Amino acid sequence: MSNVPLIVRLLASSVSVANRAGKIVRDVMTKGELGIVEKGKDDYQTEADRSAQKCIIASLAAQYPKLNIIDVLSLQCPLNLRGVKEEDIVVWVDPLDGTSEYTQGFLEHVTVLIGISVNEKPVAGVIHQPFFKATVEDGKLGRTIWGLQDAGVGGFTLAPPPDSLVITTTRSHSNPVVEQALQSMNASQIVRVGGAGYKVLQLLEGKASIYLFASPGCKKWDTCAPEAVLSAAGGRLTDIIGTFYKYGANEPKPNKTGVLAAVNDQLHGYALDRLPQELKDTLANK
Ligand SMILES: Nc1ncnc2c1ncn2[C@@H]1O[C@H](COP(=O)(O)O)[C@@H](O)[C@H]1OP(=O)(O)O
Ligand SMILES: [Mg+2]
Repeated sequence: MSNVPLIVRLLASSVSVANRAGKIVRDVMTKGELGIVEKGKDDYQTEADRSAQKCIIASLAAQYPKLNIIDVLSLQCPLNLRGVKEEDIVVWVDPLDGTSEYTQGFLEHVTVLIGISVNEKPVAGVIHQPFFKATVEDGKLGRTIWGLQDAGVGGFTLAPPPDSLVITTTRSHSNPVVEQALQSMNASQIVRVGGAGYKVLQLLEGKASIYLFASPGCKKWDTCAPEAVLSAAGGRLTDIIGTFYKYGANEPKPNKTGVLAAVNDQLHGYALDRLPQELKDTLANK
């Protein structure tokens, strides 16, 4: 065990604890007492957020459980990450991404996000969907997707992007600038779903090729795990100016300059070129 690099052990623990947090998220929904608290405008927190959060934090701070570790341990850890020490790692946790959708019953949009960053870059991540249904017959709920830099992704089947330009964006946090940015893309379809995790899943599963949100509102914990998984699959997540967010412990939490993600660098470049400069300036100067 001890010769397995820390990053891989931590990713394995995250897979396991994300599964447990997902069960908590489902159980709160079954009980029906969501305990909704409004933190700010359009910004809610439920009992599920709080309990899942406690579970993840307590567990990551404790011993690593053995069962799920075995699943991911065969991964080849990239050379540059083999010697990483605990104090070099920042873990960004979103116990429940897509809280608006959770309260409104769009349960498949809900994810549990654990992102692992080293030297300010997301290098590994877990996206767990507590309410994912594989098939109608199969009663099992939930699935866990993971990614590790230079090693790949797992827990789902990666699919090529759609033939025409499909953009995914917010369902519950739009505004005129967000819409103006979408208009500039000349997309054939716009898919409005909740959560940064679920939107990146749209990209990974071939349902959309670009994720665009030209607004502040997302935080580092919304994008760290999705960025890690997307980049392990060959994609790219930046702000709308094309700059990577930094995930060091002292970085500001808000992603002030929005989100632009794509399944590959070419599509990311396309979107970056099409976005009007004045719009980029608007966000950058806020
Ligand atoms: N205006 C906002 N206020 C609070 N959270 C926001 C806002 N915009 C985005 N977010 C967070 O970013 C995620 C992605 O945004 P969206 O679903 O609108 O595309 C949301 O799930 C939400 O995280 P959370 O649900 O964890 O509070
Ligand atoms: Mg979130």
